[in-house]
Amino acid sequence: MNEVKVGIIGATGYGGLELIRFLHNHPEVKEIDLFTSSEEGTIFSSKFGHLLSIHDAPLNKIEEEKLSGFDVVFTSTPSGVTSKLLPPLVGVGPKLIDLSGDYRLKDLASYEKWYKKTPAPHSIVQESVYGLTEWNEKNIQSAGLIANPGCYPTAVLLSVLPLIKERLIDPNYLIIDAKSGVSGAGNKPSQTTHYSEMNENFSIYKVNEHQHIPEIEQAIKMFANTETTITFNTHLVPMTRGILATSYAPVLPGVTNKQLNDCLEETYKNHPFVRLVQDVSSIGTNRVKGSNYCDIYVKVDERTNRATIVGVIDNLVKGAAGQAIQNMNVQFSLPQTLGLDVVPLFI
Ligand SMILES: NC(=O)C1=CN([C@@H]2O[C@H](COP(=O)(O)OP(=O)(O)OC[C@H]3O[C@@H](n4cnc5c(N)ncnc54)[C@H](OP(=O)(O)O)[C@@H]3O)[C@@H](O)[C@H]2O)C=CC1
Ligand SMILES: CC(=O)N[C@@H](CCC(=O)OP(=O)(O)O)C(=O)O
Repeated sequence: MNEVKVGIIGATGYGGLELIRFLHNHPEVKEIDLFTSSEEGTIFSSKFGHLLSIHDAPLNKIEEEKLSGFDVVFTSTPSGVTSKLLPPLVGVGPKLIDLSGDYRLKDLASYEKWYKKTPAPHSIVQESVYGLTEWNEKNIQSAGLIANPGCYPTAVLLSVLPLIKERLIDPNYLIIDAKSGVSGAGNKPSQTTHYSEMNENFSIYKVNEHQHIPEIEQAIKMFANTETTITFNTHLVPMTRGILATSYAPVLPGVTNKQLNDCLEETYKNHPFVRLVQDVSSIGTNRVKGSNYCDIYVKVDERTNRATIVGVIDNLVKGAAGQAIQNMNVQFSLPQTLGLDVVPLFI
């Protein structure tokens, strides 16, 4: 086929750069055009030298008429941008895949509360499809607008959803302790991500106020049919990429370690990007770095009757651009692994 024409808005950001890296190797993509809100005309490879002779075209101004001619448009912009940018493009041609949080929360009041921004139009938010690929493939196939999941929710949901859905753990006491590399905060410099303040430091942030809390709760309701309120906290680790999310929950009476592992194995046996790890020394951010894998490890503490459940991803790949391309593959009825079949960068 080799005919998908792709537009990327937010190409100069970290998520955008990862989209370019994978889409350039995608056998069905024939054209990639990049859009900017601030650097129209800049030759892309003069700004990003690693793309010299790979992407030498200039950045384009964001214009509705130009965008409507693409087969798919990815938006990788800060929250609060696509709520205004995308409505005119809905239903006019391109499939839309939004990497920001603007279309994930179905409850607009919740978006307003957690993001402190004006929500996107109600009807479009209701129409959008949550792009957690392994759990929503059927709806993604026919979606016009995909709300790509947040990075933390991807690591958390893939690891806990099967166990909640099969009633093996008690979601009422779910506590999630998550850590991320600094690229999760995007390319805009800030005090917290400044090298001299972030390096040799390990910090907690947005305590009990992280915008991914309602997203995780909504997805547990959507896919495991369970209402719950979670405790979820996030930490910044002085490394560039990677998320490791550790969840703790009581196992229900009589449930064994083997049952938890069997459940995960059974759920993901036909999903190439989710790997169940048996040996704890084999799970870590450098086992998935640069790849679209989500690695999962689970172990019951027989002393406390609680399960420790670990999910690991590269925040920029399975947590953003990789999952977005996986969703594009599903929308175009292509194999999910197309363009994404890379070996992690272990060292
Ligand atoms: N980093 C991560 O690990 C993850 C990020 N996300 C989400 O994905 C989105 C992108 O993240 P990330 O790439 O890290 O962010 P960055 O800050 O690195 O990049 C965002 C890009 O958006 C563009 N932009 C900024 N303002 C506007 C605007 N008003 N209109 C159009 N474009 C604009 C900018 O490009 P230009 O100036 O050229 O227009 C900028 O380079 C965010 O919503 C983020 O929360 C989701 C999962 C993981
Ligand atoms: C390390 C770091 O700062 N990570 C960011 C992830 C941002 C993100 O992905 O935000 P949305 O998905 O909600 O758009 C954070 O914790 O806010």
